[in-house]
Amino acid sequence: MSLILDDVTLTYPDGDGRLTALDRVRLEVPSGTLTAVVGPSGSGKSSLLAVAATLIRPDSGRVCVGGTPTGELSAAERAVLRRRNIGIVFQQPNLLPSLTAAEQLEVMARLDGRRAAAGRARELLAAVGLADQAHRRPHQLSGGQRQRVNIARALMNEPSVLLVDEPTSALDHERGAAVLDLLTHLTHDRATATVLVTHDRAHLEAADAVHEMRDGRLTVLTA
Ligand SMILES: Nc1ncnc2c1ncn2[C@@H]1O[C@H](COP(=O)(O)OP(=O)(O)OP(=O)(O)O)[C@@H](O)[C@H]1O
Repeated sequence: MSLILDDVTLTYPDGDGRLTALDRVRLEVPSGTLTAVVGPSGSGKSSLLAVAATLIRPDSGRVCVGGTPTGELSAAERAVLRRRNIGIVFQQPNLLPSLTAAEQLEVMARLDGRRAAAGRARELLAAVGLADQAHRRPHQLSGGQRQRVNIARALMNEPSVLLVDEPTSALDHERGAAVLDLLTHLTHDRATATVLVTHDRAHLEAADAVHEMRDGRLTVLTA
C-alpha cells in the first residue's frame, strides 16, 4: 500500500502573514520502494514528513496512507492510523532507558492491544542484525545498534508507510552506510512505502526515486 500526497500546501503563521512550507506538493511512493528527499535547511523536508505522518494537517490537498484518505479522519482516528500504518524513525533513537531492546519493540505492540509481541520482536531484531543483543538496554548498545533498534521498533506494527528523517546523522560513514543498506532491504522485504530525508548524497544510489525540496516545492531528480 502506497503513500500519496496530492497537491498538498502547508503554511505556518509568520508575523502578519503566512509562510508557505509546502507548495502544492505531489508525491507518490509505491509500496516496496524507497524515495529519498534532499534539499537545503529550511526547505520543508520535516514539514513534508510531519504531513505524511498525519501529525500536521495541510491547508489543502490530500494525504492518503496505505489506501486510507486521511482528510476526514478525527484526531483519534489519525492516532490509530499512525500506530497501525505508519512507522517513524527520527534522527535520535529516543529509546526508553530502562527497557531492553526486545522490550522497546514489545511495548509498541502492547500500546496497540496486541498480544504475542515477543516472537515478532525477536524476528525483527534478528532482521536488523541484533538477534544476540535483545536483552541489552540502550546504554549497553552502540549508536548504530540503537538506530537499528529504532528502525525495528518502527516496523513492529507492520506499517505500510515508513518515514525516516536523517537516520545516519549520528553515525560514522561505515555505520551510516550499513543502516542505509538495512533500510533498503527492509523496504523491499516488508513492502513499505519508505520516505527518507537525507543530507548525505551517498544515500541516493540506494533510492528508487530521488526528489528535491526547495522553498516548499518538490521536484523529481531521478525516478
Ligand atoms: N512550527 C512552525 N511555525 C512557523 N514556521 C515554521 C514552523 N516549522 C517550520 N517552519 C518554517 O517552515 C519552513 C520549512 O521548515 P522545515 O523544518 O520543514 O524545513 P527542513 O527542510 O526540514 O529544514 P532542516 O533541514 O533544517 O531540518 C522553514 O522556513 C521554517 O522556518
